Amino acid sequence: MPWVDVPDEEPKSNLKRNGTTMNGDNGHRRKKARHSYNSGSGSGGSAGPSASTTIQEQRAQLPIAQGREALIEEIRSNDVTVLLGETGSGKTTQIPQYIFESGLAGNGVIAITQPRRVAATSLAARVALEQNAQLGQLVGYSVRFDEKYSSSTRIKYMTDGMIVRELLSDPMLSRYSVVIVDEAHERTLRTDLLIANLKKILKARNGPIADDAKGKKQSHPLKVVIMSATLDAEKFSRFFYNAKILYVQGRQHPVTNYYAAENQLDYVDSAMRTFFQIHLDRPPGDVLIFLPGQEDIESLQASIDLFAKQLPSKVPGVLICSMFAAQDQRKNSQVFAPTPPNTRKCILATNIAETSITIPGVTYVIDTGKCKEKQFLARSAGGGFDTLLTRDITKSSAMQRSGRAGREGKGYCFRLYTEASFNAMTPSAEPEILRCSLTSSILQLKCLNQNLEDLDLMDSPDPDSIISSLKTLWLLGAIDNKAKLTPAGREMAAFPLEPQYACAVVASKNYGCTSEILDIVSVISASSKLFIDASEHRDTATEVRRKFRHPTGDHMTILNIVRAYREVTASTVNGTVVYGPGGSNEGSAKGNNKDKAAKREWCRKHFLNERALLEAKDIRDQLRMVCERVNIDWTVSALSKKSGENEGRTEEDAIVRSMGHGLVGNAAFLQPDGTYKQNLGPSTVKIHPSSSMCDKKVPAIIYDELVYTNQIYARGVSAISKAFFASHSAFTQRKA
Ligand SMILES: Nc1ncnc2c1ncn2[C@@H]1O[C@H](COP(=O)(O)OP(=O)(O)OP(=O)(O)O)[C@@H](O)[C@H]1O
Repeated sequence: MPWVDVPDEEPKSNLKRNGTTMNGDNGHRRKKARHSYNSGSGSGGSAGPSASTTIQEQRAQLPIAQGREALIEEIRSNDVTVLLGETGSGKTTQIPQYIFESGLAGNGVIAITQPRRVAATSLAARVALEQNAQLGQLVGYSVRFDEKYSSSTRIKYMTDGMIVRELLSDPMLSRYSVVIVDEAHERTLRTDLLIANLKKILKARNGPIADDAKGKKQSHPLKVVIMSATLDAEKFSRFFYNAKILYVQGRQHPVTNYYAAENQLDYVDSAMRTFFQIHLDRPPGDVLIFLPGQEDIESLQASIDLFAKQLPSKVPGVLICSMFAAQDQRKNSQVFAPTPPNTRKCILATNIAETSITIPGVTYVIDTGKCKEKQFLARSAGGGFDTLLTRDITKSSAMQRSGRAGREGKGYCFRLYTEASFNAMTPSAEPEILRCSLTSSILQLKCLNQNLEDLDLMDSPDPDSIISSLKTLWLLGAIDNKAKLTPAGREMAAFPLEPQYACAVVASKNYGCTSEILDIVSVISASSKLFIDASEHRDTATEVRRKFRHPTGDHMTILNIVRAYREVTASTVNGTVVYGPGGSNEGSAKGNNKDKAAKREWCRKHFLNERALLEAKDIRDQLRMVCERVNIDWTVSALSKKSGENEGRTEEDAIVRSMGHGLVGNAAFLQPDGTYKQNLGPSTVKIHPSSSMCDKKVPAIIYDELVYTNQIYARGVSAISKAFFASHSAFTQRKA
């Protein structure tokens, strides 16, 4: 493939006028590199830090290290600081340590927020190492369904969602003395909500007139540091009353960008060819390939695998790893493991590997220039939906992607698009608040007595989106006719779940089936998919899993699988499994190794992803703790005698009705022509081929989600009685 090589983007210097430049280039500032792609000249390979460089020496060599004292002084004398720096300058790992080491944080905790969980956990591990501390002690992390910190934690990496959730129990974030908002330019919904709340908290904790709930000034002030790698700094600064902008100049190692001579339409094929060009012609160094989604990752993995097997034996081997949001975190973290000798690691990732992380060994990046972006299609008539669309990336993403090379030595980035396309890219993504569902955030804000529309936000959301989300919350019974939070809404907000599933848990109290609903929503909320459905064995998989199918649909089918898995032991694996509410030996420490191996084998035989089941177990444990906090008895099961309220109702009726309360806005009714039409909304939907209901015609269905391809498909489908809707309070109120 022909390539054009172009030096990496220079940082624009106009910000230096508005702020202060911390010159930290450390003598490593990149010369204008001109490498010919074919000659391979100038390639440093996977240099990496030499074995003799200690971790403290590595810290001292980072560009940011030279500006350390000046940075601390600026942060000390300003409530809010906006820090702009190139990728790899050392912002994310070093600033929290500088603040801690300078004593600036007093006795409080330093929070560093990240948009993505994999960044939060891997950064915490790295910084713990740099502090020579055990992870979870001085340095910890907190991400949804996983946390590692203790009372001695002073530096805490966390997702922006987790700190927004903490506002519910601690609206002044009083345990934190410094909040560092990293990758602020990504403008996730949670980051925007956090920033709006930080502005309020600053007034209350630091301002001349205290306006916290009790009208008293809080005891210790808050420092806020907004960090960004792009040029949005001025917008953040203006939002915080012209906060000081600091600019950290320099990156430790140079990255050379190569552009394709023509835009590559078949980006998966081009990525494969580029990978093998690197593998055959270039010195050692791992390769990170950015693709839009899981399907492309799987297809590229299959082709690289196929060709790698045909390479002559003298060519080094290829180890393929992948990283994407729907994959189990344990599998994602395998990309960080050292590459075996005489092997080149090839990491296939979505944009979850784009910001903040360092994957040791990566020298080459291949950027397809594509990503998937969530878009909320608001339906003010009721229940909009999120859909994932493949689109071109932004300039800021392209720079972040190339920044993943050159972390430990010289790096090279191959862009599968032309330089003209790069120049024409939108500078940065549209803020999520303008394009994503607001339902969960509005619910959380209601608990804080805040209305989204009254918040001082950097960008205000579309009124249609707000109306659609308020309507959903009303349907769930989380808010009343005056948009006031109901007691049930407060209970729902306590669960780290999408509001519709939190609603199903709350509703299960009245149907005596909380134990089952927790089983089901834990699987649905796991980041890994339960079913392994690679196309080559799809038919066999459907056949062996047929026994789990429940006539009411996918939710009961999930429950059957959870129960069957729970009952598998070394002695049952080849025999008949008896379904029951148990909890006896589920992949836990209690289960002995033989049982664990039996469970693994059972999952393999049934094309089930055991990781999803193990993750679901952890999630369920957390949900049980929340149930205890809000006084919901999670031991109540539709099969046990305890469920007195459920008399006369079958198990599946109780369970599907509980789910129905959560998914009341996601319902469709059968039409005379055999299609389903949304109950609240104009669309005709089809049942997804992966659903156990796909060949059935029932009067009414509920579904977990709609996916939009060439037509609208409902996924995660159960049959429900139409009478359920006639008796549901939302519809009886409407009639009244
Ligand atoms: N897990 C790790 N293993 C090895 N080196 C690491 C690791 N994490 C960070 N580093 C080193 O520290 C450097 C700075 O990383 P840091 O994440 O602080 O940079 P940054 O300025 O925040 O850039 P970005 O926004 O791109 O993450 C990296 O370039 C790398 O050399």
